[in-house]
Amino acid sequence: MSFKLQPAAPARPNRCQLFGPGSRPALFEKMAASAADVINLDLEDSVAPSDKDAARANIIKAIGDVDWGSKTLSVRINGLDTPYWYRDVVDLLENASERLDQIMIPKVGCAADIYAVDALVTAIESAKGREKRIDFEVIIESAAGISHVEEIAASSPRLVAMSLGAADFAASMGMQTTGIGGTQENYYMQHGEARHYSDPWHWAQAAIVAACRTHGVLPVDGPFGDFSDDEGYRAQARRSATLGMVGKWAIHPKQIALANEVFTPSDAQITEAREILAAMETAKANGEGATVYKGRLVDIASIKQAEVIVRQSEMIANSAA
Ligand SMILES: CC(=O)SCCNC(=O)CCNC(=O)[C@H](O)C(C)(C)COP(=O)(O)OP(=O)(O)OC[C@H]1O[C@@H](n2cnc3c(N)ncnc32)[C@H](O)[C@@H]1OP(=O)(O)O
Ligand SMILES: O=CC(=O)O
Ligand SMILES: [Mg+2]
Repeated sequence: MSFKLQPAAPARPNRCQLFGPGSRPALFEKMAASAADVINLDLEDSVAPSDKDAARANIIKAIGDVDWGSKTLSVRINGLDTPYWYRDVVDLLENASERLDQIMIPKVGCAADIYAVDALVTAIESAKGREKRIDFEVIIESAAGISHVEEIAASSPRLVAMSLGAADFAASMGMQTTGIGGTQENYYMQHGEARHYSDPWHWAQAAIVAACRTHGVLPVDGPFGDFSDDEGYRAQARRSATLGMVGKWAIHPKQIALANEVFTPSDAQITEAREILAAMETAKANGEGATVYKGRLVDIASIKQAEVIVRQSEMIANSAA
């Protein structure tokens, strides 16, 4: 470990972020009653330009009226390249109840984007005497965003989570696909007669995880557009979890259970992690730094790996209690 210690990311469940358009208020109670950990009410790309004002009003009313339980409640504002974003921030911060936890800033391209929103939010919080500090989450979904991902992760103490937005990311990168996440038909290696599919999102996810883990931010996988493809969603989510992401978006209620399943450590994973910790306790008592568990090496680094899983499972269990 560097002399500069790695900060812990917020200890809160973030397995599934459920999205719903602000222009469909009939969905809000259903979203609140769902098993998602985070609710994202959307003012951005699921809302037509003609509906922006109505969507804002719907969301502000629902933040106060709906019982959101213990969920993290977030609103996705419009991008800083639009004429809508400042009004989103002003209206939300001036009028929404203190139940609002977070705003999501899409299409972030550099740390200065966060600085601009932070300045506006800070001024309104102070002017209105808001007691709860609003947190930020961002979407990395452009060439600029991924190029500046580390400075973005370090940009503000308000920043708690960062998602990969596969749809806009693909568009910004000029990727030849209309798919939102998942396997891409033309992204493969040919070996003899066999095709081996590869993961075009992997490098961006890995960059996001590294930036987030350096700065104590939660890395999250974004949307998977084909909500009829459960196995495709599972496979994408499993890859994300293996890389270090803590959760994934749901753009349809069908996807909530899938995300919760993948991002909750399984009983088998927890048992194995605890057995490794026990094996290392025995090793330590014998004056050894390394030992054998089920025919494989475990050493002091294995303790930290096992603790990731145990901590995650305990945090989820405690938040459900
Ligand atoms: C690339 C990006 O930016 S992704 C993020 C932005 N996108 C979004 O927010 C889109 C969110 N999702 C949606 O708007 C919708 O789910 C759609 C348009 C994909 C599908 O909507 P529908 O055609 O109504 O879906 P469907 O008929 O399958 O819904 C089944 C049930 O789930 C409900 N439902 C649908 N979407 C949601 C949701 N997001 N949250 C909660 N409940 C929902 C429906 O009301 C319906 O309930 P019912 O059984 O009580 O009647
Ligand atoms: O906003 C999300 C995306 O995939 O684009
Ligand atoms: Mg997007």
